[in-house]
Amino acid sequence: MEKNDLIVPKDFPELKNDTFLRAARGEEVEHVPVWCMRQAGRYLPEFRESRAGKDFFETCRSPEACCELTLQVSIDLFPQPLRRFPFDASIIFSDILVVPQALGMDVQMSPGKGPVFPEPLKEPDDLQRLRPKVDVDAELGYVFKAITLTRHKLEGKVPLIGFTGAPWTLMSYMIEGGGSTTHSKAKRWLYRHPEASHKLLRQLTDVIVEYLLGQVKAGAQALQVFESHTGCLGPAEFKEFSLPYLRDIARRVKDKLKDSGLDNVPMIVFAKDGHYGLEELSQSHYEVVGLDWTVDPRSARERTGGRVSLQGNMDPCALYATKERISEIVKTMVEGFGTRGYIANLGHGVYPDMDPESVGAFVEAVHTHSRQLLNRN
Ligand SMILES: Cc1c2[nH]c(c1CCC(=O)O)Cc1[nH]c(c(CCC(=O)O)c1C)Cc1[nH]c(c(CCC(=O)O)c1C)Cc1[nH]c(c(CCC(=O)O)c1C)C2
Repeated sequence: MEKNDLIVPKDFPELKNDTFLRAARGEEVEHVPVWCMRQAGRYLPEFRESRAGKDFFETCRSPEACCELTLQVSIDLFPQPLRRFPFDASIIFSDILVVPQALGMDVQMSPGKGPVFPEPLKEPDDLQRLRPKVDVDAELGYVFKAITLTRHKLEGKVPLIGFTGAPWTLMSYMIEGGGSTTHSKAKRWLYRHPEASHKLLRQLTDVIVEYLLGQVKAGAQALQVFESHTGCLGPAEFKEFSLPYLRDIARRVKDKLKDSGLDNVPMIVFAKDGHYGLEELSQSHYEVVGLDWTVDPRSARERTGGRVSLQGNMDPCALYATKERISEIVKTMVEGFGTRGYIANLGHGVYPDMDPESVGAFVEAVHTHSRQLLNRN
């Protein structure tokens, strides 16, 4: 790709449904917008079919494949039943682990197992294996291309969200070598090698800032930062090893957008199981704080004091309930958060064994109950 492709104006189609963006900014809406993490995922038969037999990261590196996987759930470009749900936002198909790859690490997706790093970082000396300077356009230009293509193909029907993993979450994968329940190898670094840990976190932050900027230049209309591994940190470690980098990312992305004459885009921080850090997260330059299901909606509102919009947070397992029960749970959730400054979502991703019909029931219940509440006011 020509370098200039990344910065030319793109003449994107006009956005028709901006409910998600308005809710992110705390503005008035006609209904509460809804999208789901992992909404383009393995719970959909058409997704499994498109992905069948293909290498995961090869798919990520194909802008056309990413675009198709994103659109499958997002708009009625395909004949029924491929158009699934009236989501109010779309998230680009990719993965958080493309960033460690850009730093020079080998990452494979092992079917049924998840991501595997054949040579994880073991000791601080291993940091020398990472590229000291990453040319983000060269290493991750395929994601930018996918975003530009998808934004065009969405035809302005809903906004497109770009995303990244946060530094601590990526660091933990790079040291653990894959998924982990204790994250003890990565936490060992925090306690035994704090300086090397900060060095790595800073290095990741620098790449992430450029990566997010590139996504906005390519057409992303909002950004979500996934700090999926907050739950294994305590408040003190969170304040030292996660929060400063999350703040730095939002501040630098916003400053650089301004310097480049580009419009600000809403940024969402999702620190899973980070309920202990809610007050701080709501003062971290993000417009939206994403919540997992362990937080009570009313208490989240109180603790964030109207400073941010909130996103979340139905337990994904509630999708195993009947449609009627899903509707009741959604009603209670929407009443708890209120309709202003609220984006409905699950507290984590849709699981592969979930029934697409239940996801449809969730989306419908959000729209129906929020419209009723708004009409009553
Ligand atoms: C659909 C999918 C993805 N990644 C993986 C899959 C399943 C594998 C497949 O389809 O072959 C493997 C895949 N990628 C990852 C995992 C988790 C591994 C583990 O820790 O056990 C798996 C199975 C790592 C990953 N990847 C991601 C996160 C953050 C969110 C979260 O907390 O789950 C994390 C932690 C982000 C991610 N990953 C993905 C998206 C696409 C957009 C959407 O949400 O629809 C996004 C946003 C796409």
